[in-house]
Amino acid sequence: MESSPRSAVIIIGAGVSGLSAAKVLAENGIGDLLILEASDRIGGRIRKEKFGDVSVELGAGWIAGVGGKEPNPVWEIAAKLGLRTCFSDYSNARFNIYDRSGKIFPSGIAADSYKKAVDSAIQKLKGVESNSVEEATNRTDLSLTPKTPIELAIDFILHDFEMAEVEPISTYVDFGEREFLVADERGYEYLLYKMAEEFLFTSEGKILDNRLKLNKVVRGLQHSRNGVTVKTEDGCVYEADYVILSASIGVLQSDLISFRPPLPRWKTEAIEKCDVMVYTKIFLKFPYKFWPCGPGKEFFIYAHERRGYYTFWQHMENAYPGSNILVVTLTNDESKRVESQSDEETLKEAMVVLRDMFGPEIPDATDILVPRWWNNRFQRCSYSNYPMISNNQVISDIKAPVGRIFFTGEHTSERFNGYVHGGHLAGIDTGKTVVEEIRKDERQNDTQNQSFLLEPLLALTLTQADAVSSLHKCDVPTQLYLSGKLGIPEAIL
Ligand SMILES: Cc1cc2nc3c(=O)[nH]c(=O)nc-3n(C[C@H](O)[C@H](O)[C@H](O)COP(=O)(O)OP(=O)(O)OC[C@H]3O[C@@H](n4cnc5c(N)ncnc54)[C@H](O)[C@@H]3O)c2cc1C
Repeated sequence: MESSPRSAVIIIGAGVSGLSAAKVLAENGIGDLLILEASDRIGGRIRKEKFGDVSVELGAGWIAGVGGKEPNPVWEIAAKLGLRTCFSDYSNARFNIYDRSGKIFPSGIAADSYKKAVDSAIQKLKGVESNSVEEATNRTDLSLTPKTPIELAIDFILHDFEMAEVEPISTYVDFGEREFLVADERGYEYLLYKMAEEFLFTSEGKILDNRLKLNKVVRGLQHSRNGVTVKTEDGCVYEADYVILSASIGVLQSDLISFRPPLPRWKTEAIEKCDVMVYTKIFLKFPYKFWPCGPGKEFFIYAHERRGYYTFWQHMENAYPGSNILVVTLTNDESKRVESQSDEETLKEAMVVLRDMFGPEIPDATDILVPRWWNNRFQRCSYSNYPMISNNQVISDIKAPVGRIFFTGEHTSERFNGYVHGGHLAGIDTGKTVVEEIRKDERQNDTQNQSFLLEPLLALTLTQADAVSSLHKCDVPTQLYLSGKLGIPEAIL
C-alpha cells in the first residue's frame, strides 16, 4: 500500500483548471503539492486523437472569445507557443441549410428565418411571451404537416443555443466573439503540457511522480478542521492540509466521490441545479470529398423534423486540407442515444442523412470516431450549462469552499463557464485563494508559537536580562524579539 507524506495541497484532476491552480501554487513557492488524476493522461476535456492522418479534437476544439478589448489568456498562450489555428465562423451555417430532399434553402429566406428565429428564441429563453415562437415550438402535429423553414430554423437555433453554452451574452464581450479552430498536430493539449512542464516533468520529459499520479481515482474525501484525507479506488490514502477538487459538474452530480462529513445542503442543492450539457463530435472519414467547399461553406445544417438529429455539420478542409473528414455534432438526448449504440449503427444513420443531402451516389465513410463523454465516469458531461439568465448565487455556491476543500473547474467560472479559458481562469483564481489560506495559516502558526514563547515570560515578572536569557534558551534569535517584531510589550524588555 502506497503511503505518501502529507502534502500542503492535493489537486484532484489534471485538466486545464487543475493544472492552472497547480501552476499558481508552484509559482508561489508551494512546491509541496500533489495532483491525483483518474485517467491515464493529463488534459481532461482537452483531448486529441489520431484519426485518418490528422489529429482531431474530441473535446475542446475552438479557442473562443478572441478579438475583444481584453486579451483572452488562452489565446495569448496559444499565440506564444505558435499553436496553429484557423478562423472558423459557424454563423455561416445559416446559409447552408439542407432539407431532407437535399434542397438548400434559398439563402435569403434562410437568413431571414434565422434572424427572426434568433430574436424569437432569445425572447422565449428570457421568458418573454412570444406567441409565434410558442406556436412554432410547441406544435404537436409534426407528423401531419411538414415544418416550415422558420420552424426548422427555430429548431436549429434552440439546438445551437444548447451547443454554444447558454451564457449571458453581455459577459462574453470582454474577450471578443471570434473563434479559432485549433488545427495543430500537437493538439490543443500541447498548451497544457507546456503550461505544466516546469513543475510536472523532468528535463527529459518524465513525469515527476511526487507531483502527479495518474490512474488515481479519488473515491472519498474525509475532511476536518485540520486537513483532508483522500482515498483512492486502489486503496491508497493521502493526507493534505487543503484539497482543490476540479472534477466536472457531471462528476459532482454522480456518486463517484463521497464526502465525510457530507457536503452541506446549500452545496448539494447548487450542484444539482446546474444543468449539464452533453455535446458529441462524430468524425467520419471518406475516400474523397463530395461536399461543397470554399468561402462560407465550412458548416452546413441538416433540417430534420427531429430536433438535433445529425443537424450540425462541418468539413475539416480548412483545418486539414485533403483530410476528407466530416464532423457532425449532436447534443444531449441525441448524444446519449448515440453513445449507447454501436459505432456501426451510428455510421449507418449518418450515411442516410448525408445521402438525403448529397444524393445516393456518395461513397461510404471508411472510418468513424464517436467520443463518449457522457458514459465516461470521470466526465459525465461535456460542460456546465447554466440557464440563460443564470442565478449568480448558484454559481457562487458551486464555487464556495467547504472547510478545507476548494472547488474549481469551468463550472465555477462566473463569466466563462463551459470554456477552456473559463477553466483556466477558475484554476488561477482557486490557486490564489488557497495560497492566501496557506499564508494565513503560516501567520497564525507564527502567532501561536509566539504566545507559546511568551506565556512563561508573562507568568514570571522578568527583568529585561532574564527575558533575553530565557529567549536564548528557546533558541529564537533575540534580535527578532528586541526589534519588537513579535510584539513583546516594551515593559518586559
Ligand atoms: C466535446 C466538447 C467540446 C468542447 N468544445 C469547446 C471549445 O470548442 N472551446 C472551449 O473553450 N471549450 C470547449 N469545451 C469545454 C472545455 O473542454 C472545458 O470547459 C474544459 O476543458 C474543462 O476543464 P476543467 O479543468 O474544468 O475540467 P476537466 O478537463 O474535465 O478536468 C477534470 C479532470 O478531473 C479528472 N477527474 C474526474 N474525477 C476524478 C476523480 N474522482 N479522481 C481523480 N481525477 C478525477 C478528470 O479525469 C479530468 O482529467 C468542450 C468540451 C467538450 C467535452
